[in-house]
Amino acid sequence: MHDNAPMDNDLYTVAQLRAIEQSAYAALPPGTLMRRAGEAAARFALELLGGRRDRPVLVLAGPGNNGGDALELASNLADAGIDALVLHLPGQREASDETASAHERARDGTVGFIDMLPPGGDWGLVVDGLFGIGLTRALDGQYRDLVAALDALRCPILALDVPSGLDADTGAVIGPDGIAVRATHTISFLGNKPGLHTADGRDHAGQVRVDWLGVDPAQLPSPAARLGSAELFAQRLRPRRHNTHKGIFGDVVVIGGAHGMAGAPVLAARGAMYLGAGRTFAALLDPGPGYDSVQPEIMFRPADGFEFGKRTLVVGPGMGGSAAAMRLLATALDSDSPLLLDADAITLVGASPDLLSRLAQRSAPAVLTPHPLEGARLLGTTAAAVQADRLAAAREMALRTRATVILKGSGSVIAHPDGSMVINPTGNAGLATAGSGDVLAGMCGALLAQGWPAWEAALGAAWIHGAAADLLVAHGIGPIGMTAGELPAAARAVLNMLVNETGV
Ligand SMILES: NC(=O)C1=CN([C@@H]2O[C@H](COP(=O)(O)OP(=O)(O)OC[C@H]3O[C@@H](n4cnc5c(N)ncnc54)[C@H](OP(=O)(O)O)[C@@H]3O)[C@@H](O)[C@H]2O)[C@@H](O)CC1
Ligand SMILES: [K+]
Repeated sequence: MHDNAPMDNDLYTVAQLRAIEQSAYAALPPGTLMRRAGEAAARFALELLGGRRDRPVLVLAGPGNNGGDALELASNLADAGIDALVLHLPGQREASDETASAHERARDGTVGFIDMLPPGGDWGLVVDGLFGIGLTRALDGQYRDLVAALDALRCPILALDVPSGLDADTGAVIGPDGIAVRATHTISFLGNKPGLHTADGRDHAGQVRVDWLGVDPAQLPSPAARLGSAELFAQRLRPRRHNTHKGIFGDVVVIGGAHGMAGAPVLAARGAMYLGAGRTFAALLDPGPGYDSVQPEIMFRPADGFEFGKRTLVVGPGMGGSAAAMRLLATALDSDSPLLLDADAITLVGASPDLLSRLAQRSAPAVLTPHPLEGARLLGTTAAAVQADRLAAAREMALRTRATVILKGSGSVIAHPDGSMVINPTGNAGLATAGSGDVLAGMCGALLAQGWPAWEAALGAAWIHGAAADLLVAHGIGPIGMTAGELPAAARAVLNMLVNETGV
């Protein structure tokens, strides 16, 4: 069993990793880091092989030092009695000294070398050592063909450092029309990387293990971002006292529900209620349902003329872009209430410099929960540009709005106006369903209403929302066919579990 160390959650950019690599490299005898990388990768490979040690292992080795790591690993596997076959694709440039000696060691040992991928090979494991953090452009030619051929294989694939073809900083497959290895496992050297956990990263990296290759933790720079965990909001997880009443846990008012869109605020209100808001209101723009027959505890009111007071406001679900919607949003922005903006409210802020400046000038807590297209509207760009660098986009949104931002999508990025960033590690494809964002908005509103600061409310809501989806999948409910309406009760179970485990 491999337990993650706390520093494994620290995420470093390629520029930072190069600096870590250089200072470690200078302090050690030549070839030490690559040897350590080859040993750590071989240990992981043997674990993954388990009882299938009689099967051959295919090792793909590219032109750079990532290929050197792969050659070291192949020699180590061969020394352990494994049938290790290397497909080596050197480039035009001369290999580094370490890679050249790794090549020599493999040649001198019992590693087998092959020239092409044999059809239908029955591999115990495939190791991807084509490219690491030195990848500079999209894979083409023989590299592309090889990576495409891996998709037909049905065995574990271990990527060394980064799945080849993936940008380690952003998690985008390097394109245009790019291709990247779809690994089941990745061993990340000298620190963890943001690109393994967001955008295409989760689909391509699989399970990530970090190996520090023996570097001194005291020498590490402060990370560019962190991977989320329940520890980041554990301080807020308090068991409820017996002698309490609903007035203590705050009111959430969901403002939205234009004509024909009442479902969105209802889902948000359920999310708020199940995460413990004292009272939950649905303030609808247009005449809609008088009550929720599934959850009659939610109080329905017309938004027009409703006294928001200091209640926590969740603005945007199904709100539309009418003049009335804009007026309500302006009132909400000018209030002292904790505020969550979702969906149409974000689009409206993106279209109005006046609303944006009201948002940026607020002193009460504010959280925004854009999906990539809403984020693009806020930044005046395209969803593709947001997805090409989700961390940069989320940070820019937080800076411009002076609010905490949850940029939704695989590996949601949570950005603080001070530049701090966290990538949420929980959740699954079941969340890509209508209404799941509405539930998240309501959940975050409930945490704000209970006095959580914006940053911890955002971290907590994103983590619990994803963990709720993971819990449903563990019970066979999804990812295919998971519905947003199933999330609130699962989220409640997750929150209570966390409080029981960690609450003080
Ligand atoms: N140094 C150390 O001590 C340690 C290093 N470590 C390991 O080294 C890895 C980084 O090594 P690296 O810098 O050699 O980069 P890597 O990713 O192997 O590839 C670069 C080569 O690929 C080429 N190339 C790029 N893109 C291409 C494309 N699309 N298609 C074709 N070619 C392309 C590029 O050539 P060029 O761009 O100049 O044409 C260059 O030749 C790191 O991820 C980790 O695994 C660890 O063991 C720790 C110790
Ligand atoms: K790789």
